[in-house]
Amino acid sequence: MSASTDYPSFLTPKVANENQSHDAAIVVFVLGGPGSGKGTQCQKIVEHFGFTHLGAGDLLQAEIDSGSENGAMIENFKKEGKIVPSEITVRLLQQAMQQSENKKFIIDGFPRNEENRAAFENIVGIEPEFVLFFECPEEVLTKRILNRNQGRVDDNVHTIPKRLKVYFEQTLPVIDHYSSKGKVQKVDAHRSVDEVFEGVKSIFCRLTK
Ligand SMILES: Nc1ncnc2c1ncn2[C@@H]1O[C@H](COP(=O)(O)OP(=O)(O)O)[C@@H](O)[C@H]1O
Ligand SMILES: Nc1ccn([C@@H]2O[C@H](COP(=O)(O)OP(=O)(O)O)[C@@H](O)[C@H]2O)c(=O)n1
Repeated sequence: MSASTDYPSFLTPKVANENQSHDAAIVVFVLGGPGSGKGTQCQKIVEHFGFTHLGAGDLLQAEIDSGSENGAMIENFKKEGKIVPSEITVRLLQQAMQQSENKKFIIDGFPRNEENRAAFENIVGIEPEFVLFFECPEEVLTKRILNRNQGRVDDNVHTIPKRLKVYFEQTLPVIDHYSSKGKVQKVDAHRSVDEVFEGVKSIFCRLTK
């Protein structure tokens, strides 16, 4: 696809390297603690702004559910709140991007550590247009996760502290990295779903219209 009129001028697609198969794709990363509302807000972004939502955790869960050879290993990482080796997650994201006819992606729950970030850069070769960051107090995250009621193997008092530790120690540095590049758009996620979306909407209207 050519870098033509499909995109607003500030979103001029980058051609990062010759392996890049999505040279016209637009990527927005969505980060925030577990339970900060990433998935909830991504659904709304899809409805309002025509992005395709790729949840890294959802893609990993689909691998577990499909009975793939990596499924049991991925499930163990999830149960312990650990981050799955990046090559697996990035390949799943890359496949989903290649299979999509859309070229606008919100990628949720990724990159969760520096290894994730480097693997995406090396394998997919796309820099995000910006990073949407949902900021939310730790005690609110815990309450929301315990109320989520989706039967997840990791939404329990054993795993939640481990996930939070990983978030503070490994994900916040990734957010700092993008912050230093002026790419982070922060939203106060400790408000109602609609109030949070008002904040999200103004960012997407400003940066993707
Ligand atoms: N702004 C909000 N206020 C209260 N509860 C919320 C809000 N956003 C999401 N939730 C609820 O909190 C839980 C976690 O939200 P979710 O979108 O799954 O978070 P994440 O994808 O970041 O883990 C869900 O049960 C969801 O319905
Ligand atoms: N980039 C990612 C995203 C999720 N995961 C795994 O999937 C789990 C759930 O992630 P998720 O994004 O679905 O959910 P939240 O923890 O954000 O609520 C994480 O705790 C990790 O075990 C991962 O290993 N790498």
